[in-house]
Amino acid sequence: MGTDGVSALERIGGGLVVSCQAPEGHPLRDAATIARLARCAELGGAAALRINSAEDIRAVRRRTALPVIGLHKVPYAHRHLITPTLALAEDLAAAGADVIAIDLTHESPASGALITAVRESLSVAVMADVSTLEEGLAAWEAGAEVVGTTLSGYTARHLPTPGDPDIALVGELAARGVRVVAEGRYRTAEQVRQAFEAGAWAVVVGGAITDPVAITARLASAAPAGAR
Ligand SMILES: CC(=O)N[C@H](C=O)[C@@H](O)[C@H](O)[C@H](O)COP(=O)(O)O
Repeated sequence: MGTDGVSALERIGGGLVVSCQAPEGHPLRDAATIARLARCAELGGAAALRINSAEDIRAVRRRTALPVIGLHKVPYAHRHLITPTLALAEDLAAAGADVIAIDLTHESPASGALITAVRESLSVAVMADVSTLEEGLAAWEAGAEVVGTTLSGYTARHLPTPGDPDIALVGELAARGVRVVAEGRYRTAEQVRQAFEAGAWAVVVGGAITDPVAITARLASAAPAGAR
């Protein structure tokens, strides 16, 4: 297990969390490479890391001292479900996750019972990944320590995924007293600032920092010849 879940939360609040992930087939898909990305994030001032899979968490733990929000992605239709079972959460906790992210959208089999089981049997904090205000409020009432806007724009009901982050949802959750993590499609310092102004407790940035393929494609699309 990681360091104590509550003190990990204290270290995350008000900070930038860097999501270091690379899917199968990506040139950076390798646990040692993910750990290097995590170390870069630590040197750059990240407050915490968001890491997919027990294997990557172990590699990251060997290289950094930052709190880890762990998750395990399971393929589902057009996207992934995030840590939908207690068994997956147990593996993440054993690998050293301080906080475990769980998919609490209407598409997930997980419910408030999984939040309770993870908090009580694994002694780690829960980050509920949601896509709407209703889902966020339900997860907060069920005991999640933090609620992330992670899945806004990714459920079947809300496709196609917009280009910009859902800062409005951050504001709506914060206005209801929810400890909200802004996550999903943050690309600029201005957007990070706006999320904190809207009431975010922390902001997660992934691909804009850790995916050179996506970064290249975005900049190449501004060249006259476009991406080759
Ligand atoms: C939808 C989904 O499965 N999101 C995943 C959640 O862990 C990751 O693939 C994202 O990279 C992460 O949320 C950070 O978002 P962005 O890379 O846009 O900054």
